[in-house]
Amino acid sequence: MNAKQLAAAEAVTHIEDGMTVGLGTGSTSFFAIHRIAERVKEGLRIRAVSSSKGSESLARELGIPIVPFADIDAIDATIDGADEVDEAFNLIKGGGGALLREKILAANSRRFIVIVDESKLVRTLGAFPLPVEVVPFAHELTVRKLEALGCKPAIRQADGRPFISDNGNYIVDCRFGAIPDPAELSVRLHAIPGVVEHGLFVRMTETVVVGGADGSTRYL
Ligand SMILES: O=C(CO)[C@H](O)[C@H](O)COP(=O)(O)O
Repeated sequence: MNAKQLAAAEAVTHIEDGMTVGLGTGSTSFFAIHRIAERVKEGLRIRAVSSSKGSESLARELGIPIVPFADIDAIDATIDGADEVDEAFNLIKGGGGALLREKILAANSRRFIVIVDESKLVRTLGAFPLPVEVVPFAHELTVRKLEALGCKPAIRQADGRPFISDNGNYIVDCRFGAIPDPAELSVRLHAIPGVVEHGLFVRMTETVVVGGADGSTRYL
């Protein structure tokens, strides 16, 4: 197993019968979804909600029961990857463009289990460009406001056109450099009309599972 698979497999040991489980998005979550599906085949009884159309269709293909959000009160545990994790467990997420749905799931989960390989661990967030989801309407003005916060913004592209999120929005990748105070930047980003959500997950998790290249698994 590679490092991402190891972290995913360890996180899935926390899933128990009767739970409502949140499914993350990305290559590490891919392994978690596969492992959950194996356990469902072995008899685990859960229901799941998904943070992206991609993860939802993968889960359905693999036989994980997906339920509408109207059918759940809360999520027992969400397992998801991250692009960066700092020493205070703050995260940058959104490399896969699913940050809004991922944050909704995380905020409504009793437990938010983050799964990463060693490469995602940083002292201070910000080497990874911060994804910010913005509405397409007047996005040029929104991007200028982002730039005024001190970053170099770039509208994410896919096949020569703006990447469109599952919510019909654009993703602006913002190069801030070091982000010493994620909570403060979070407030400033939310104050910009046109910004739907951003990829800073500030103090949203207490559980980070790290897979190592040497075959080890550890909790931060
Ligand atoms: O936030 C995400 C998707 O929006 C992912 O969790 C993040 O980009 C990490 O991805 P990967 O597991 O492929 O390294």
